Amino acid sequence: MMPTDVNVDFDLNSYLATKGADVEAALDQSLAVVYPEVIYESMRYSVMAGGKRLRPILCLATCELVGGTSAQAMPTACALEMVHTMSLIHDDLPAMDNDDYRRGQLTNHKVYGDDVAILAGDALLAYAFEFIADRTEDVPATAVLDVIRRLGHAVGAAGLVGGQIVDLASEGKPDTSIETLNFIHIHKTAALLEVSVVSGAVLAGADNDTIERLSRYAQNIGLAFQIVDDVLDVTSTQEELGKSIGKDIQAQKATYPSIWGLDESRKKADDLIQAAKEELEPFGPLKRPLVAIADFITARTH
Ligand code: DMA
Ligand SMILES: C=C(C)CCOP(=O)(O)OP(=O)(O)O
Ligand SMILES: [Mg+2]
Ligand SMILES: [Mg+2]
Repeated sequence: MMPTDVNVDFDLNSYLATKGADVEAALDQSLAVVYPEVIYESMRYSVMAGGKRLRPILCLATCELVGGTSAQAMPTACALEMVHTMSLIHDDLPAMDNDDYRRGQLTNHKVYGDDVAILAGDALLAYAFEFIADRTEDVPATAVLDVIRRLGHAVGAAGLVGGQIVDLASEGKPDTSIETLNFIHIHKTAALLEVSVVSGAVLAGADNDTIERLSRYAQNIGLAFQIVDDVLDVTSTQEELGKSIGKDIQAQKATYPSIWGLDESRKKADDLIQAAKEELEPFGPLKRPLVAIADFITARTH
């Protein structure tokens, strides 16, 4: 077991604020508005809408943990946020979850229309890969290629898209099994969080054992993240979350809270966070952001 006081003097809020500001500035720089303006405006509308920037920050933190620099990981960090934003724009479309609010503002299709929102997602997805290949510096080409391969795997049918497909198929089926529910969470949510962590390590030249350890850390926080997301869908407010709540019950979706209740779901999430932190045991003081982010997953209210 890891001593619980390892992080007492680590201030996660100021870490998230500092790293988040770096990511914010890099994202702002990454997307200029040129002809045909509407597509760039629509892409910028959702990318620059705030958000916790958790995936990019995880990538930067892991790169530094393994001996790399923030600069080596920044293009990939931005690409991860572009992919995440694409998934939110598409997830919110009328043909998917049909949501009107995201990150405290109207969803992309509510402002630009379904047609432009679909294309903004497509454009962000494509640009993410271009951005990694074009902007990454001081990293061997083999490592950059490995990151591109891993991101493609995490976001396609073997990852996020596969999870979304099974998620959609489980609507109106409150008797969905826990195995299916785990499949959904691991694919639609944990896969992108996992590649966020692992890509930082790959860019810094980590060995296979380190990559596998960090991958287990990330899968555990990823599953916990989605359990907490489903708990918050029941317990939080639209104001706090920045998106509509009560959607899972409305869509008659099986969730951890619907199967196990709120308390047991929170306990499962806590157990996963504990397991995640145990994977970090061999690392030195640079692991502190990852420890604190793991704790933040279950403590978060938005
Ligand atoms: C969103 O899952 C998943 C992806 C891949 C965007 P969700 O619909 O459960 O999340 P939210 O409640 O944020 O819409
Ligand atoms: C994968 C899911 C459940 C979508 C929400 O992700 P976040 O809660 O990280 O959303 P932002 O902070 O990036 O808006
Ligand atoms: Mg959804
Ligand atoms: Mg949704």
